[in-house]
Amino acid sequence: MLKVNDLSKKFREFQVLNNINLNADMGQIYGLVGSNGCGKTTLLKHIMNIYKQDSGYIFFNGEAVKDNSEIVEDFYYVQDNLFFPNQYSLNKLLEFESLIYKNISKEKFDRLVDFFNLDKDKNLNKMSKGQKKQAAFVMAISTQPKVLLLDEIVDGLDAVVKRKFWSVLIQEVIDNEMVVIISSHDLKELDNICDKVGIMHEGKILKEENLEKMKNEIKRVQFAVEGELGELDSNDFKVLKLVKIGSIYICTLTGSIEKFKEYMNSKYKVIIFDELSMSLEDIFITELGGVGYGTEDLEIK
Ligand SMILES: Nc1ncnc2c1ncn2[C@@H]1O[C@H](COP(=O)(O)OP(=O)(O)OP(=O)(O)O)[C@@H](O)[C@H]1O
Repeated sequence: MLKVNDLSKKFREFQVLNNINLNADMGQIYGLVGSNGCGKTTLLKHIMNIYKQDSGYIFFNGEAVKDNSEIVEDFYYVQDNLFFPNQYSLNKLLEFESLIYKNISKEKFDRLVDFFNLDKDKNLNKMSKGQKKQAAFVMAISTQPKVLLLDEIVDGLDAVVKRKFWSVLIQEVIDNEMVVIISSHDLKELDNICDKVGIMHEGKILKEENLEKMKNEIKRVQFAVEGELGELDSNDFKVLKLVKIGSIYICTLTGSIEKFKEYMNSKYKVIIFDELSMSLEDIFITELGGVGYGTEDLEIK
């Protein structure tokens, strides 16, 4: 298990990470999502021991990374801004990484190079952005890490390649029980692939939860009633957001939908009442709206 405990970091006077707690299990794909500049990349770099925290701990299977930096030899980090040494091809990179990663699989490397249709002799710096991402991903998977950190990995990839990425990743997680943390703004992609999600804002994790559980906690209904709608107030539910589009209200709430429906029926003549499904994107906007981020522009008055 990968555990981040009360991790804090300042860059000069700027508090970039503020008491971060993160828990990702083996065999789990964890989506790290958040507003621009909230500290996702900085957090990943702390997990890799590239940055030193001011306070707090990172544990892998109970052992503190700070006390034994060899632990990160089993971690692999694919950066958002990929940089390869001059004149390096995938083959040359494999040679280099073989010196560092003792579990590297040449057989897996060859299989994935074929699967992604990559030229392993081509200069990596002359590859397209999407090809570089694929090359970096192939390398990462071939090293068979215990912790795999992917920063904006599907950014710039076409839909077919994205599907290929996910199928390889899921198979690897099943076969090798590793921890995967994916930082991304592509919430639609993460919605399909993640078991657990951490939502970050301004250096803090606002919420961390199993994605299915998160979806069960925040609900959305659309309804229409005869006459004017008054205050929606009850101990059985809490309205997080209420938006009116024409005569239809869209209500985001926590608590019991059944009780909400009962409440509405007791107070109003309800014409329409439907439960809507919540996507990760809906949850993200609701959570960040709760801390006042960008709500002004998103409200439909
Ligand atoms: N080495 C550094 N020195 C000073 N400030 C930094 C440094 N690295 C990052 N920052 C600042 O820390 C904050 C978090 O940056 P980070 O790259 O971790 O955010 P992010 O969540 O990955 O952002 P995005 O989603 O936009 O890529 C930003 O305000 C950034 O300017």
